[in-house]
Amino acid sequence: MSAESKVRDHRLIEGKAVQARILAEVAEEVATASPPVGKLVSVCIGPTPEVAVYVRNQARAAAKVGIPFDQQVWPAEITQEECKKRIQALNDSKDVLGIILQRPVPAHINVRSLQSAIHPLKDVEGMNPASIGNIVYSDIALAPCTAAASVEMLRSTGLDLKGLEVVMIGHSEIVGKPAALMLTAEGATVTVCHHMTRSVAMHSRRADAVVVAVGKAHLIGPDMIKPGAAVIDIGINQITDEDGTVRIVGDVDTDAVKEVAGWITPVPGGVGPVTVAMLMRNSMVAYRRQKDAGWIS
Ligand SMILES: Nc1nc(=O)c2c([nH]1)NC[C@@H]1CN(c3ccc(C(=O)N[C@@H](CCC(=O)O)C(=O)O)cc3)C=[N+]21
Repeated sequence: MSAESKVRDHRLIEGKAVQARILAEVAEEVATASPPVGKLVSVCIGPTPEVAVYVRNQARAAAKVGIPFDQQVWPAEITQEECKKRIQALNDSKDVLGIILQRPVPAHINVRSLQSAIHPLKDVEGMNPASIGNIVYSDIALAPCTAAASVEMLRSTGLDLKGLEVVMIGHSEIVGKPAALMLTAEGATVTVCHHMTRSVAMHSRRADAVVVAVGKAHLIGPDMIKPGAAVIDIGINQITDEDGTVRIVGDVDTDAVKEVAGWITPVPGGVGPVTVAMLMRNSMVAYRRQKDAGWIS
């Protein structure tokens, strides 16, 4: 490797560094928490290869900050009723700090109903309609982790979010919509583009920052980005190269866009690790709220 290629590229926003900073803050709070924090329960329903990486990284981060982590896999044939019963038991348990219901779930399970069953004080992902509704009131302390991570990445550029022209591409309930509302709460001027937008490029070319969460490899090319803009790539796509190697890439053609953008988040190593850190931060927000509500003392 040449000396030159080892030089850090300042256009890349490294998720690991942002993650480390957040985990250090959380670890300090966990260490001094009295009473000690309960366990974070991850629930997968059936085999979910899509979330294996995520859950593994959650377990690692929890171990780093000192939050006990309980990785549960419920059977694929479990009924909606049984899921509700189990969530209820977790809500009621004093030992449980928070609950994460990993998506996707099997087709016969009503995921929205289960998300509503998670008590808002234990909803560390912020996906209960009551929790996500708070974001409309600019109460963004406990927001869906990926949306929160994208805002944190944008903030780490040092750009002033007030008045920033942001184009959000993608309007999913777990990322695009909450991220757009959070950025609005921060004072950004937000345009939301989606699959029915006539010309995404017309919007994205004017933006100071482009946030992408669509799930299409190489959707965003250099012709869609204003020189110097920040590009936050939330996509996770598995692609197979011509030589047969399987790789994970985002929604942005990173190598090409890097030449135009002022800042860009790589995939992997960008928003992903920060998403995991946000889950830990959210867990401590839930802990404080549970304490304030007199649930733990
Ligand atoms: N209820 C729910 N909430 C979610 O937020 C959610 C979900 N379900 N289901 C699955 C997707 C996917 N997702 C990831 C988050 C971080 C990494 C992550 O840490 N990525 C590293 C991994 C690198 C690697 O080890 O390969 C990176 O990008 O660098 C991956 C995937 C959250 N999701």
